Amino acid sequence: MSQDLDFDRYDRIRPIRWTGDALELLDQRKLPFEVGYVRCEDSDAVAAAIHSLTVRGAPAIGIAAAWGVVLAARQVDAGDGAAALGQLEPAMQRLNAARPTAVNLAWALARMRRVLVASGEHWRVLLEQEAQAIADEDLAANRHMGALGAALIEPGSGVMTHCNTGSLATAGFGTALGVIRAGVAQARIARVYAGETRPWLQGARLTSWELQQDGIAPTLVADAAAAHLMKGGGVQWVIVGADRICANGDTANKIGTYQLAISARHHGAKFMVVAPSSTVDMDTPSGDAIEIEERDPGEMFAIGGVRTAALDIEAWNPVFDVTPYTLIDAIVTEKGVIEQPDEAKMRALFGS
Ligand SMILES: CSC[C@@H](O)[C@@H](O)C(=O)COP(=O)(O)O
Repeated sequence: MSQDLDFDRYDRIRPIRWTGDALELLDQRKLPFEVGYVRCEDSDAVAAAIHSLTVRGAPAIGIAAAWGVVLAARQVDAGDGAAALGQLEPAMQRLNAARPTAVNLAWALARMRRVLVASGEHWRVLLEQEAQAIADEDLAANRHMGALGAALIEPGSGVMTHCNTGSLATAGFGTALGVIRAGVAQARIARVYAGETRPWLQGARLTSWELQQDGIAPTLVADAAAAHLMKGGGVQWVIVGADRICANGDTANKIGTYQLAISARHHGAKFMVVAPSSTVDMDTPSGDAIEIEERDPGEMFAIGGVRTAALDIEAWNPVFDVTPYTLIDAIVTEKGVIEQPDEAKMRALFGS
C-alpha cells in the first residue's frame, strides 16, 4: 500500500537542515505567518532552540540534538571517540535538559554516545554519519507507519488529531499525520478534524498549514469541541503522536490528549497512537514515572503577543499528559502494530 503513495509530494517541508557547518531550524514559533530558518552554529544555540520550541515534536528534537552534538564536537580536540566523549558530555547534558518529557532527546544522545565509545580516530566523521542516520531512519519509519496505521481505518472515516505530528515534528511525512496523509490518499479518511491545541496552537497554526500544502482541508475545532464532535458521530478514530510510550503502553503526549482518549472511549471512537520505536521507553514502567514538562504560565496569558487573560492572575501550564494504555486501541510503530496494548505485548515487540 505504501508503494502507491507519492512521497515526494509530502517531502517539501523540512524543519531541520544540516548545511555542513551549521544547523538551520524552521522557526515554528512564527509559522504560518513567517517562514524562516534560525541558524545554529553551536550546541547551546540548538539547546536554546529546543527549549524555546523553535524546533519541536519528539522526533525532531532528537534529530536536532544529534546535530547539536556534531556542532559541539567542533570545539573538541581529541584523538579518539572515547576521549572526545568526556569533553562533549557537558554539552550533551545541556541538550538533554532542554525539554524533559520526549524520550527521543535522550535516545538520540545515547546513540551519539555509543558511536563515540566505539570509534577511534575517525570519530568526527562517524558522529556526523550517525546524526544523518537518525534523521534518515525517522523518515523511513514514518513512511512505513503511515501504511500500517492507515490499514486499520475503514474507508470513509472521520478522524481527529491533536497538536502537530507532521513533517514539522519529524524528519518528514510525520507520525499521526503520516497515517492521516496515507489514509486520505487511500480514501479511507474522508474528514480530518484538527484540535487547536492551546496554548501554543500547534493544531491551528502548524497542522492546518501543513495539511493545506498537501491539498487536504482539515476542519479546525476548539479543543473544547471534541466531545461534542464525537457525540455527533463525526469521528471514528482519534489519531495522535507520542512523546514517550512506557513499558505498559501508557503514553505521554500533548496536553489534552488524555481527555480525547476518554471522550473517544465514551463515544465508541477508536484511539490510535503513532510513534517510532525511538519514542518507546521500556525503562519507564508506567506513566506515573514520566516527568511532565511545565512551561512558563505566561504562555497562557497572550496569543500572538496580544493579552487575552485578565491581568494579575496565576496560571498552571503543564504541556503534556498521560493517556493510560487501557484507553488506547492501537499503538503503531515501524516495528509493528500492537492492538489493545499491555505490558506483555509491549515486551514481546520491544524486548526489555
Ligand atoms: C511526531 S510528534 C509527537 C509529539 O511530540 C507531539 O504530539 C507533541 O506532543 C509535541 O509537543 P511540542 O510541545 O509541540 O513539542
